Amino acid sequence: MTDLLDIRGLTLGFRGLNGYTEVLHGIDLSIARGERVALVGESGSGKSVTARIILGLLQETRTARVAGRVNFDGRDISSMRARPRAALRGTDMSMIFQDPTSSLNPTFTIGRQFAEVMRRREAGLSQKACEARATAMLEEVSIPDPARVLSAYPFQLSGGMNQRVMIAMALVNNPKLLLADEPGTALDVSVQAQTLTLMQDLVARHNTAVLLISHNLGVVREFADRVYVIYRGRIVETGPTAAIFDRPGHAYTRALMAAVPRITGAGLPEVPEVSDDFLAPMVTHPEAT
Ligand SMILES: Nc1ncnc2c1ncn2[C@@H]1O[C@H](COP(=O)(O)OP(=O)(O)OP(=O)(O)O)[C@@H](O)[C@H]1O
Repeated sequence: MTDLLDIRGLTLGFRGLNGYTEVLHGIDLSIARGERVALVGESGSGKSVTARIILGLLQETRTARVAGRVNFDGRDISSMRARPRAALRGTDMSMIFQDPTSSLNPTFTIGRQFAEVMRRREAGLSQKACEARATAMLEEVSIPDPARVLSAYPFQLSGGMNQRVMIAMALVNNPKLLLADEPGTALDVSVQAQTLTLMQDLVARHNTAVLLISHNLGVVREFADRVYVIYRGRIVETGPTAAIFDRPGHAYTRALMAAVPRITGAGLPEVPEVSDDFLAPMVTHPEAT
């Protein structure tokens, strides 16, 4: 079966006052159906822009140059027109952000926001059907009183609760692919851990493929089947999670691992000292059989 997502030669550059700056230099990345893949690298390496291109939020403009091919669910979405491309967002692919407040609308109740998301998939869905499905989904993310939450505004809920709501909303249309950009890191460490456990349960139950974007190697090891390590807009190493962690082959991966603070040390920078070795050719580990 073909991969759910298949990216070939993805290049991104920005034209600015100081000329053209390329930030992605030909990325290849694929995700099978139901597979959990992590894209890991330090700040500024190109993780978020890759996710934005997959979602169709970053496209060719006067200042941005995007080249390469993005295939999703058997279709070349890089050449798709804006409207059908936008229709994929929130339906077949959805996103969980670092901070729930950036994706929930403060002026609408949670119930109304659920209905809007569900009607992207099925325009004529009745109020009653929306409520029933939203309630079931909130129960799945262990929200004890779904009726109260549906009638609440985001500011009336705790950060952790909003995070659960955001996950429920991202999965309510049963997307084939979930993009998760450092989920929960804007909140405290315990919420972050809960978020990952919750996400792990849900995607396993619904067979949702995930691209997890993170600079936290502990999280990646816990969550992903396969890993891509990105450094300055290039994939430097890829392979099954166990192989990457047991036998890191690229100097940058090794440095990234060495930079992880021992024991807990959360919050410390995980940025390795720069070395010329980081420009060494990509290392590919064979797939586990
Ligand atoms: N609109 C833009 N114009 C110019 N440069 C941009 C733009 N958006 C992103 N970049 C550059 O692209 C590079 C990759 O950025 P990106 O946000 O993808 O990094 P990241 O790996 O997600 O980092 P972080 O972990 O901090 O989110 C950075 O050097 C950034 O400055």
